Amino acid sequence: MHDPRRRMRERQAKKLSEVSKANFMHNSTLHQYNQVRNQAKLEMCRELDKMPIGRIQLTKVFRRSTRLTQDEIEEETFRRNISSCCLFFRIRNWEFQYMKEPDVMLKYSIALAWVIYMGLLTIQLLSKDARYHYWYIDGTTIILLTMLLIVSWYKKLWIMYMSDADVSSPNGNLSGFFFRMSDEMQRNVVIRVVMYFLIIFSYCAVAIMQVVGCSSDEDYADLEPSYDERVQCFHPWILTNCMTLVIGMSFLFTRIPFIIKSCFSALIMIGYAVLVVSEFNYIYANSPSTNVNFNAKYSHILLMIITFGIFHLMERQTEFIAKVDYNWKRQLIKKQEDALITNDTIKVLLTNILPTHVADFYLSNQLQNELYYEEYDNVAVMFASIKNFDTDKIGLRVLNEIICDFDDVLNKYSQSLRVEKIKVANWTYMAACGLDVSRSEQVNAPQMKFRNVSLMPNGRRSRYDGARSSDADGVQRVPYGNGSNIALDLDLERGQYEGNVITSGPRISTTQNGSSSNEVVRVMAEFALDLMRTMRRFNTENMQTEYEGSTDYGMLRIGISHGRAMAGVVGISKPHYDIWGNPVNMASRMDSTGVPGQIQVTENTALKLREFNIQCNYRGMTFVKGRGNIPTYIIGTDSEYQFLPHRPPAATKED
Ligand SMILES: Nc1ncnc2c1ncn2[C@@H]1O[C@H](COP(=O)(O)OP(=O)(O)OP(=O)(O)O)[C@@H](O)[C@H]1O
Repeated sequence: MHDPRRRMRERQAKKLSEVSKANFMHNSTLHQYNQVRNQAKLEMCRELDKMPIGRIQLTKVFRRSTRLTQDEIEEETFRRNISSCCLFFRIRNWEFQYMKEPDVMLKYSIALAWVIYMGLLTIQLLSKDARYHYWYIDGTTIILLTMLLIVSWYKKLWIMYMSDADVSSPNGNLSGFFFRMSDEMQRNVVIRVVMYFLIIFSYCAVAIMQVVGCSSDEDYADLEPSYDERVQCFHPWILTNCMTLVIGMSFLFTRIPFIIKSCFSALIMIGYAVLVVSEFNYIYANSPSTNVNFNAKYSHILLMIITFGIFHLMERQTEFIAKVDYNWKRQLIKKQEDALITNDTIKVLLTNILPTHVADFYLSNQLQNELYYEEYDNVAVMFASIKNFDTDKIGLRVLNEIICDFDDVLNKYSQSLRVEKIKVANWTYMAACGLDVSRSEQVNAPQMKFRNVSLMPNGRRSRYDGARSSDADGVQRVPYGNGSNIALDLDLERGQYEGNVITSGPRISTTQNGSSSNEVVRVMAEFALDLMRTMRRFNTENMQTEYEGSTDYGMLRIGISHGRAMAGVVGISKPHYDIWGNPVNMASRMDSTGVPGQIQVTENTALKLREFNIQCNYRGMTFVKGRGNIPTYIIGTDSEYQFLPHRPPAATKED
């Protein structure tokens, strides 16, 4: 219970968790996220304030400040973008783009137009002088409006009741035609404007039909009939009410240019006023009015003017809000594009620093206040040192060229079993194979997202209980040791090597099946041979064959080992993905004690390579610091740096 080792682990885990709180990614992404969120909130408030029907700010009324606030400056800037009379965007292209925006409210406008038309008709039919002889005009208008109503609603109704997940538009000819028409109606401003004129003209026609055939003042000049006799033909207030409805209707359609609506309704109003004062002056002047001192004909005109004024003002507001909205949308799209570019740049940068799966993990924002690390049952690690090259003598340019060539080779190993470059330290190139989280998913547990990635709050990991654990979230993890303490993990690993021989065989992988798990060793060896060929080519091309009498000049000395390892990103700044564990130490030792132009491997690794029919020749007992004398092997290659086949067991090792 009071195990000092355990207490030490807990202390170290706590320390590590505190460090992980300051994790570089976590801090910066959260900070960025909060900034974006606050900015969005601020902009929302600003836009609301700018709106003509925005929240009322009493403080603004009483404030006597001569200096403009930031909001006011922005509002001014926006107003400067829009003409004050016609509410057009000053930038013509913006106006065209705005007009091209689909009118999603069109079907509602047409439905309302249909209802209002029915209202108009009812008013006419209920009047005592109903005129049925123009029924064909009414009938045509009803048919036209009903057709428009059906077409405009067709798309919405089809999507709501007929479509299924796979089909996005109807297959039938007629149905497809209606669907396309419905869509086109919403999108095409020309169709919308034509339709608008058609509807308003039919309205005007239906309203004006009431006076067609009625005698004007001129006709009655000699007869001088009474008001009641004249009213037999049409009732002035019914016509005025119909005309106010027509004016209301002409402002109803949202995505028709504001100026068209205003001018058209003004024309209707003027035309009607002319009719009132010139054609049927007597009837209008003598029509009933609530104000006896006010000429009744002006009451008719006034009602028209008031109706026009109210609708015009309302429409200005609506248009202004729609334009603010559109302007905001444009800005948002631009910001989104900028954000996408920034994101892509970050992604490119990050994938250059970290392995793709780790970069994806960071970018997916799954990491919150956690230390990122992975544990693998079987990773092959390679250290490749360029012999006798020295930056002082050769220069950094040569090193850069060689490393670029190596990186090119790396691209060939980016398929199913990736080889991951870990780092370049001095003249040593370090790489690993098997650091592939998705691969483990495929092999064992497709339902697990990052099965080998251990993430627990504050960087702590589950303790090893000798069996797979399944968390409450359903994500199984393969715990091993106390992950918060890397040093302790390494201690556990060291137990695998006791003196010269392997005392405990390689742990049976709990995550990958045997042969596919060992593939990492073969791929790593193939990669190592590829590097050797590349290095030889480089030396030949650059005639770097000898330097100060050394024969191994520019040769690669490679060490490979494999086994359980941990990988992760630690530290607050300058993130670096690194791996730790026994195979890393051993691969480094195999390199440092190796032979130029050869690949030295541990016994364990040699056994695995032989399973793939790759020759591994016993080199002898090699002294490895911290391990003592251990048996090491050299991979058998021909002069072209190709693998030699495995020889019969008797010939491979002399006991
Ligand atoms: N992540 C790593 N990146 C680079 N080299 C590593 C890494 N992990 C271990 N090594 C190298 O592996 C070798 C063996 O490591 P180990 O911890 O066994 O030895 P050490 O006693 O600290 O070594 P040394 O005395 O050489 O510093 C060391 O030379 C070390 O630099």
